[in-house]
Amino acid sequence: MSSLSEGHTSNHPHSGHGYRHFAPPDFLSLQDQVPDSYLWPQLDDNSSLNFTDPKVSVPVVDLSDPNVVNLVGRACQEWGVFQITNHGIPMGLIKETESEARRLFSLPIEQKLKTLRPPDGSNGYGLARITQFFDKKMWHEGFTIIGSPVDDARKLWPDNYTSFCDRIEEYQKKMKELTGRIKRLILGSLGLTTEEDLKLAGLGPSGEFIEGWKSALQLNNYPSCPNPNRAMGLAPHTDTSLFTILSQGDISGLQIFREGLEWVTVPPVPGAFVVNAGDLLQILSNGRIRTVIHRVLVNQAYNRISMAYFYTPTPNTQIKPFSHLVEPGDVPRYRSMLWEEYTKIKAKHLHKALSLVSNMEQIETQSSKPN
Ligand SMILES: O=C(O)CCC(=O)C(=O)O
Ligand SMILES: [Fe+2]
Repeated sequence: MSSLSEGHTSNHPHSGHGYRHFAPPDFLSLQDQVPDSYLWPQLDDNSSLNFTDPKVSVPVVDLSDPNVVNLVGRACQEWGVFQITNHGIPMGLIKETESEARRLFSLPIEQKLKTLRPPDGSNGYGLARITQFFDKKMWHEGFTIIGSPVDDARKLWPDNYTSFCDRIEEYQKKMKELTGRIKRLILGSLGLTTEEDLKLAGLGPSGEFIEGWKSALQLNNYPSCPNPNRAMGLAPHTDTSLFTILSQGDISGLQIFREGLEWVTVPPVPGAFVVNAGDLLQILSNGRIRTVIHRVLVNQAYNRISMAYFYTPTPNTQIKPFSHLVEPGDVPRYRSMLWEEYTKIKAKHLHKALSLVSNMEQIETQSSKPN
């Protein structure tokens, strides 16, 4: 074990299982000195990019606006990311779910490690999945919930797991409803109406959900950091999902990469969610909507919590661009494949995944990744 930087490796139930290096460290023990393995090249000073000019800031869409379909359509095609207000999810539920997440991450490391996500597993406590692609480590710990939170919650709080589970389950239910609503708005903005296209996006002929699509709720914790100019909360990546609905609370940190502007901060708007397009939306929309490169910065004063809800098909779903968006006689920009195939390519090639499934000669996604 090399010094402080190697995460927490002793006295925990998985220390004999050979995947202890997948465990986040005890950040409390790193507060005095940030280990070199967490020091990235100096991050640029982005203060000038905290725009308030609506022409150069991430759009905020009021879901009660009568013109909402057009607003969502424009936001998707111009930015691939927008914030939503008047979405109907009670502020109380968002705050309570966030405080359950905070309670989880405040547990002693030994307790959190009882739910450590195995390398081939999907649920539980652990590092960001993109960790392996970067030389430096991230100032972040996560907790992934797919389906019921009960098994892991029991390990964390054997006598008192219901308040966590109740809140998470209610939040998942509301996120699922909101997902349906946003999906119908995006498809509407693309002019999709045929049964085949709706089905590709997981909707039945009258816009109802087709069972089988999956969701994952990812709780993220970014402890306050003594060296925020050199530490990275979450390295640049795109989400693999159709889209992601993110609650970022009151503390800024999320930035998106925009050609010509570089890194743009997504300013927290109280009670709003950030919706960002993922790789699948780029594929299905035949490149009309582009997946969004984003990263998270940390700060010295606050511990930041975010909650990301990802929405994806099941592994054996066939995916390909909507026929409506491929001009007659044109080759679709992306080839047809099983969702499972795409997720495997992404897990292996990260930033290059979209260009690897492209039918076009040109590189479809950033070949040189920004930092
Ligand atoms: O914490 C955030 O603001 C973003 C989190 C994120 O990008 C993710 O979980 O994929
Ligand atoms: Fe993300």
